[in-house]
Amino acid sequence: TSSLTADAVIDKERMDSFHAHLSKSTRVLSLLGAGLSATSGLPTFRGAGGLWRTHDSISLATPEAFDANPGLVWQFYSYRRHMAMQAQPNAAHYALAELSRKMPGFMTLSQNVDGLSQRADHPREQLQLLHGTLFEVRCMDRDVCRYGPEANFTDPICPALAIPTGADPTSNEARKGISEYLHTKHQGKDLDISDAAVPLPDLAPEDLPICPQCKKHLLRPGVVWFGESLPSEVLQTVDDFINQPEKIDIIIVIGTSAKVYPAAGYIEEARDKGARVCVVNMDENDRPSGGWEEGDWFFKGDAAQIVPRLLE
Ligand SMILES: CC(C)NC(=O)[C@H](Cc1c[nH]c2ccccc12)NC(=O)[C@H](CCCC/N=C(/NCCC(=O)O)S[C@H]1O[C@H](COP(=O)(O)OP(=O)(O)OC[C@H]2O[C@@H](n3cnc4c(N)ncnc43)[C@H](O)[C@@H]2O)[C@@H](O)[C@H]1O)NC(=O)OCc1ccccc1
Repeated sequence: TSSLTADAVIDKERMDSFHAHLSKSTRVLSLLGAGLSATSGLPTFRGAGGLWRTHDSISLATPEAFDANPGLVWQFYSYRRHMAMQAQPNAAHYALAELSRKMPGFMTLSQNVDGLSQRADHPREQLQLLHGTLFEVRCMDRDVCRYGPEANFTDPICPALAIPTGADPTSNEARKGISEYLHTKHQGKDLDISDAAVPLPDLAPEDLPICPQCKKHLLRPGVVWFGESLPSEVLQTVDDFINQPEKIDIIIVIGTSAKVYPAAGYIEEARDKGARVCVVNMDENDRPSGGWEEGDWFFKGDAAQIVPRLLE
């Protein structure tokens, strides 16, 4: 052990005490955030200062933004669908799925809409998608048409949302308005449209995905926008799990800034049911706002590295 740094020693002690508690646990919750998928190459909400191009990501994820400029919001979501489809689940996604198979009383609450937990074969009945998924669509008209949610993995979901690729700047397929520099730099590859330097066309509603049922209204991504309530069946399932008479042993909070509600509120609800809190985060300042209590664990670092060790 002499070779182990002081940190590693403490880390080992904390890991051992966590393992001891997990081995005695039967009811465990996990709350997942964008940091879980960071190592899979997906930008977090806070990453890049919370901006997509020049827009505040949170303000783009609202019904108001979609009403004001559905083209821009669809470009935002089509980009994230494209990125998520290019990405692969990482070791943490698989470790969470594995623990679910081993522990019937393990329930995962995900804020992520990237579909990576599902692609890691996380048992569906033990995975609650609090904020929906990028890979479902439904009609904007929730009163009459009510089409969806329907699974949709088409990329691009319509031709106008195709991600521009860099081309030989002298060729006529080089998209106009994109600098020779960008074409040359990204020849044959996707242009990174999260970079405001890449011009994006203004899209008219008729260029966007139209509801196949009413053939009148636009389709929208199957995510929960700010100001919208979470899916009632998901809220019910989570409440039913939390409100069972037995105590909750642990809540594992992974890669989230825990600033969005009601998701972040589940940490305190679990604590009220006797749970000890275990946080895995790259940034020690991102501890749950409910404050720190004796017996809580904090593991600083990359979720893809730490979570498999935690759940082994
Ligand atoms: C901004 C916040 C203050 N606002 C809210 O919470 C609002 C308003 C509100 C409601 N109650 C409140 C109480 C108090 C204050 C505000 C409110 N909540 C809502 O609007 C909710 C809806 C909220 C859901 C919004 N949709 C999302 N996503 C889908 C769309 C989309 O994705 O586009 S939220 C979205 O943002 C959040 C981003 O947070 P994180 O995932 O944590 O990501 P972030 O980038 O912030 O942090 C990453 C973390 O990872 C760490 N990290 C990075 N790399 C790694 C690494 N490698 N390893 C480990 N960790 C790492 C970093 O250090 C960091 O800590 C996630 O929840 C994500 O899903 N709806 C609602 O309340 O409706 C009411 C209602 C009720 C009935 C009827 C009508 C209405």
